[in-house]
Amino acid sequence: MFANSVRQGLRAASRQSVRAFASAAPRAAPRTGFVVAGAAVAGLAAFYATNEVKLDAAKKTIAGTYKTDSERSFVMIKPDGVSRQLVGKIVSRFEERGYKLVAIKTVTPSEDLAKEHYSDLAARPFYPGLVKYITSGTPVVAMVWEGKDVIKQGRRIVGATNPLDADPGSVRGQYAVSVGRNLIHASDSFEAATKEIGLWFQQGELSDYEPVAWPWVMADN
Ligand SMILES: Nc1ncnc2c1ncn2[C@@H]1O[C@H](COP(=O)(O)OP(=O)(O)OP(=O)(O)O)[C@@H](O)[C@H]1O
Repeated sequence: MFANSVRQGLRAASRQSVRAFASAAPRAAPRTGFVVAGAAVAGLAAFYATNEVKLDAAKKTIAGTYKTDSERSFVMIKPDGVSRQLVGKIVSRFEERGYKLVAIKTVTPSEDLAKEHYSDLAARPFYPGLVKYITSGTPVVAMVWEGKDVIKQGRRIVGATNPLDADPGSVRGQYAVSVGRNLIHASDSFEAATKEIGLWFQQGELSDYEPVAWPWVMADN
């Protein structure tokens, strides 16, 4: 009975996720789902994660198919990363890990684009400053990277939001000091990747090719 009601709550959270994704606010979806699961019972986050993976595994979007070699993440070197001339070092991290560069371009974001990208943070006190920072006039480098677990691994390469908490081996942990100037963004979920790649790129800007080492990097056995 209890387990059933928890499962129903989780299914409702998943449905809410899909609805939120459809209404272009996907970054909020996993958090909403997590809150519902967390409220239901501590420790069931893992169950929710499994549930979410099953839900997403069937979906193919502009971010590829979740949990396959075609999974894609949107990664953006923010204006401070460009201004500090860290682009090459950051690109190398993803390349050397074995991920495939599917698209890359510089963009000087408009206010509308920055606001849409960070729409889930609109109510946060730092939001105006965040939009001002992203629209400073210095370009960002917008990229799409592809490969197995690139969303989760990408977040590890990037490091925790606050550089104070970031692993010293991560980009933020090695090069950043302030949460307000943390150099880089990477999608934090499949829904976010789908929204963000669609927001920053046209389908025709995304390349389809196989790097020579691809089977050596992606094979499981
Ligand atoms: N307390 C804060 N003060 C100033 N800026 C902040 C603060 N918290 C977050 N930010 C900025 O907002 C961005 C988005 O915050 P979010 O909580 O989504 O973290 P994140 O997912 O690690 O970052 P990003 O979306 O840029 O990858 C952060 O990367 C940072 O630039």
